[in-house]
Amino acid sequence: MIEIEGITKRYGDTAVVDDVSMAIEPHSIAVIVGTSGSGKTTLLRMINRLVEPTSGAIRLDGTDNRTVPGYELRRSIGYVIQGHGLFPHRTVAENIATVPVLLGWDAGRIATRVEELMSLFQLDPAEFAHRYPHELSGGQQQRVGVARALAAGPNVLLMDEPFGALDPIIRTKAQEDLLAIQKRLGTTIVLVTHDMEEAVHMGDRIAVMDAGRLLQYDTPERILARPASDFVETLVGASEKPFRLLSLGRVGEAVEQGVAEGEPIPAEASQRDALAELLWSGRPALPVRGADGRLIGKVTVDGLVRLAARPA
Ligand SMILES: Nc1ncnc2c1ncn2[C@@H]1O[C@H](COP(=O)(O)OP(=O)(O)OP(=O)(O)O)[C@@H](O)[C@H]1O
Repeated sequence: MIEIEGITKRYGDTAVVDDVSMAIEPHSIAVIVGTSGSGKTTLLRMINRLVEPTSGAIRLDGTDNRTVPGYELRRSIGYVIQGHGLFPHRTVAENIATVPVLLGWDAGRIATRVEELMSLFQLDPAEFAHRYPHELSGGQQQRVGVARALAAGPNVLLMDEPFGALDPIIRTKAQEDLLAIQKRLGTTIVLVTHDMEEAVHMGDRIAVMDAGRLLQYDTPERILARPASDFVETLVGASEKPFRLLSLGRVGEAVEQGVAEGEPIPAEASQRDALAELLWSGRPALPVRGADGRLIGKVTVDGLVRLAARPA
């Protein structure tokens, strides 16, 4: 559990983070969004004390983060930045081993952990362990950056625009991989992004910031359906709202009884993908296929349009 209580950071007369309070549940993902300069990075960096707050407190599982020396705190919290920040003169294996080495793990334990993480991130140790960062693609470098941050098994992972440098296809894959790994390891993640699509997709909760203040902190569904202000509404993209709502739901939750013609869509596909397919193919309904491969009903344009409508 991360409890942020009345945290403020001033530079001169300006409060760049202004009295922000929020709690992040264990094993969940909180995403911080907001316009450029709204204080997202500063807020994130006060959690691992790369930035010292002017006032307020942050507790990690009940412990005030000021009671632990900064360097120790940063070894216990994973941190990933845009462009990964890998050490260019260290191999992939050495990069991943950074924190375990600092913690004084023995060589055997480090080697086992590095191999385990490389496999988890789909980097064959035989092929990649001895390469240098410049011998990797951007997507591979990004995976090494996340693997390095997770090396000592931190409970908390801070991520600042972690996918910002990736092309859209690799970015989607990196998001899916991170979600799967987060589920498996149970890591609590705080992620800063400019991308509302990413926030809705990744976040259990979304924090919307403007000019240092936290305007709304809520589930993606509630941020979309009940924005707390005109600013939040603009930021979440008023014209995109219905599509973003649909992207949160699975086809399986929109199945109606009956049959339809054509190629079935899987129940685990997003409702947004189903609507896109319906509109593109010009059909009013598609058959839906369950996880076991059997047809379980149909999904219709009318049904999806009702789900995308503003809640009463
Ligand atoms: N060390 C510093 N000294 C003075 N002002 C600073 C310092 N660090 C950040 N700021 C200012 O604090 C404000 C918030 O910066 P921050 O990097 O937290 O914003 P952000 O929301 O992460 O922005 P972006 O999305 O552009 O990365 C900005 O106006 C920035 O210029």
